[in-house]
Amino acid sequence: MSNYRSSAYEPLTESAAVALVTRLGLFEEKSVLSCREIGDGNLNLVFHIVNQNQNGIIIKQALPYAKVIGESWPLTLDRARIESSALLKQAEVASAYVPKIYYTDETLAITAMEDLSHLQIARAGLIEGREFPLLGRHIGEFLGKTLFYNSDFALNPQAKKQLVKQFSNPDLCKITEDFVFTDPFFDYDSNSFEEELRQDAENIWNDSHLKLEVAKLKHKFLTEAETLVHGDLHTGSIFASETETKVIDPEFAYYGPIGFDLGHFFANLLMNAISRDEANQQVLLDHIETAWAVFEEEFSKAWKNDSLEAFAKVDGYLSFILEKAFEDAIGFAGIEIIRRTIGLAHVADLDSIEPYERKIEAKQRALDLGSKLVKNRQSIKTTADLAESFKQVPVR
Ligand SMILES: Nc1ncnc2c1ncn2[C@@H]1O[C@H](COP(=O)(O)OP(=O)(O)O)[C@@H](O)[C@H]1O
Ligand SMILES: CSC[C@H]1O[C@H](OP(=O)(O)O)[C@H](O)[C@@H]1O
Repeated sequence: MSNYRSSAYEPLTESAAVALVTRLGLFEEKSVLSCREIGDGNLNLVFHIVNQNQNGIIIKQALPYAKVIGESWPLTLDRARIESSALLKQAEVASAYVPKIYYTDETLAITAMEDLSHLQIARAGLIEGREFPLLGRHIGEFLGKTLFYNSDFALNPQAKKQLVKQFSNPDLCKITEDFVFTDPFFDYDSNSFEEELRQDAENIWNDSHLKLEVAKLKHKFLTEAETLVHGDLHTGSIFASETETKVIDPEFAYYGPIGFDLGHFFANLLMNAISRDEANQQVLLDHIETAWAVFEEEFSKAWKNDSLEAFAKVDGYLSFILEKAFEDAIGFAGIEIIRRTIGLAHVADLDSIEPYERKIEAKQRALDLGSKLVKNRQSIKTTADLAESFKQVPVR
């Protein structure tokens, strides 16, 4: 991997992306290259460049604004540095679960990385009814390792604080603070939902118990620099197949609560489960159960073998950390479900439900589930409790 500084930023075109990979020698000489911009996310350009044998490379480039909104919403290019640095940090302890990085350029806000086109974005596959049998296991291992080894339990305090500085990500955190933790809980213009959900949205805006609990969880997001989190671990940020899982797009990475990524992963599986017939939901609940069990196992193994913390062997300390992470994860999951239902950025799992009446019922169920998880998180102690809470939220 090289890190080359060019003189000035400019957005790439498809032909400029081909010229760049040629100049960098990322393909063999005389390769015949073609390129397509395939970005379907909210923020960035993604170029897929292939040679005559269909071997590919991905060039991801940040724009100086949010792609989904346009130039009226300026956004820092520094997110490209955060994303490539996070992928490299994650690769130090969990290389099987992230794309390889070939090249970065901070000025051009570019990362060249492994082409994962042989895999499918997990959200798209789950909507088609695919099961991805190893998804929960792989995400549990990825999180157990990355969240432990970038925390104070594994790092000396100076090294950890250097990383907190390196991953200071105020602009992307502000997006989460606004569009995940704040706007959906108030009658703000940024929200977006079907008129049939207005009464449900108003119930949320008027629910002072819910809002107090959301405020506490937002405070955790703002203040608890426990470990390097991915920051946006939804199923659209995961490539998967029957045998492989790769986590992409950590541009929201920062030092935050251990339970944050777990909560987002749980939430996105639960929203997919809501979109399915009851008979096909269990596989999603099983992924949640496995992800937590493997996370707990990996985190505990690393704690026993590699903790630098003087108190690590004190009875009850590891359990305290794991219980806190689980409770936080349930709360963050509830918030993610609510914001994906009435906030700015939705998920296809719910939006693509047909017919329309079923979609509205599913979204009402999502809002009920989200509120319940936020408010009852202290009494949801296990993934079995979580599955039970899911099943007990009726379709209205
Ligand atoms: N390494 C990769 N290999 C193949 N396709 C990729 C890769 N990274 C991104 N993509 C494609 O580009 C899309 C958007 O990428 P993503 O990183 O999620 O962008 P954004 O930051 O804009 O959300 C993905 O949904 C996927 O289709
Ligand atoms: C306009 S930002 C909204 C939303 O988009 C991000 O997702 P992604 O980059 O994966 O498309 C993130 O979830 C933000 O909250």
